[in-house]
Amino acid sequence: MTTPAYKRVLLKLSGEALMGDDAYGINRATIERMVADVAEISKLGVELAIVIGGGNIFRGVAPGAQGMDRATADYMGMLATVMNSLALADAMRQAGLTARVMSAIGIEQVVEPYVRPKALQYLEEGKIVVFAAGTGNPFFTTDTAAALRGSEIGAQIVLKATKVDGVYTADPKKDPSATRYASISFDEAIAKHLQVMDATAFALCRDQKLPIKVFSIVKPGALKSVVMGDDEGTLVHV
Ligand SMILES: Nc1ncnc2c1ncn2[C@@H]1O[C@H](COP(=O)(O)OP(=O)(O)OP(=O)(O)O)[C@@H](O)[C@H]1O
Ligand SMILES: O=c1ccn([C@@H]2O[C@H](COP(=O)(O)O)[C@@H](O)[C@H]2O)c(=O)[nH]1
Repeated sequence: MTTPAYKRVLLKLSGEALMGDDAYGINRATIERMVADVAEISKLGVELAIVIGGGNIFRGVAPGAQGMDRATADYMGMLATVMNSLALADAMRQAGLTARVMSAIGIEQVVEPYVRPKALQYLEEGKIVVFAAGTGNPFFTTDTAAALRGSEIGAQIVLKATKVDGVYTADPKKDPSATRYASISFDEAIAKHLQVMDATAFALCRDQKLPIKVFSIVKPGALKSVVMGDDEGTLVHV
């Protein structure tokens, strides 16, 4: 019997990865695969909170938002994360998991509002909490929401599950000669302007001494390996 390395984690799931091979939206097989990974670690007894991005639907800084008022576009982006959160929670329900969605912006007819003590209660009860609508503020991202909520719930680590398998010297999708770090400090990641996460998220985690693990959501078994403390992805540390 193996023991997970963490009791409570904040998992940041890539919204963009939800598209799978589609051009837009939520790919059914992809979301089911993600949920199967989540179920595996939930069954290990790890308390799990999730933030999911919105890049598969809308980003305030995307070309499609050009010409729009930035704050308005960002609110649209936050609503996109609500849709992804609802889809994720529903897929988890179908897989036999109990999830609760909590929104940072008030849409009570759709999802319950984010209330920190309630979120902590759900986690203690073994429910999976999905934090929707990012931080609730424009000019931020869901990476920063993951850093913020991770800090608030006392997570031991933020797990950033994305389309690449770690932090590289440059964007590996644009520079094939880029090499992967096994680990890197927050200060170095910020100083080198590594774009895998935004600097606000890095700075908040650094100040809160909350490590981040960046790893591939596409690689089978990677999430479990990370939770078991195996050498997987890139650790970003103080
Ligand atoms: N130095 C780097 N190392 C690794 N990836 C990088 C780097 N610089 C840029 N990237 C890019 O950052 C992307 C991950 O961040 P991004 O926030 O865009 O996506 P995400 O979090 O997976 O999606 P979403 O915002 O929809 O949740 C990777 O797919 C990669 O192409
Ligand atoms: O706190 C937040 C979180 C998100 N947004 C907006 O939503 C989109 C989608 O989030 P991603 O992290 O890019 O997946 C983001 O581009 C912002 O437009 C926000 O304003 N505030």
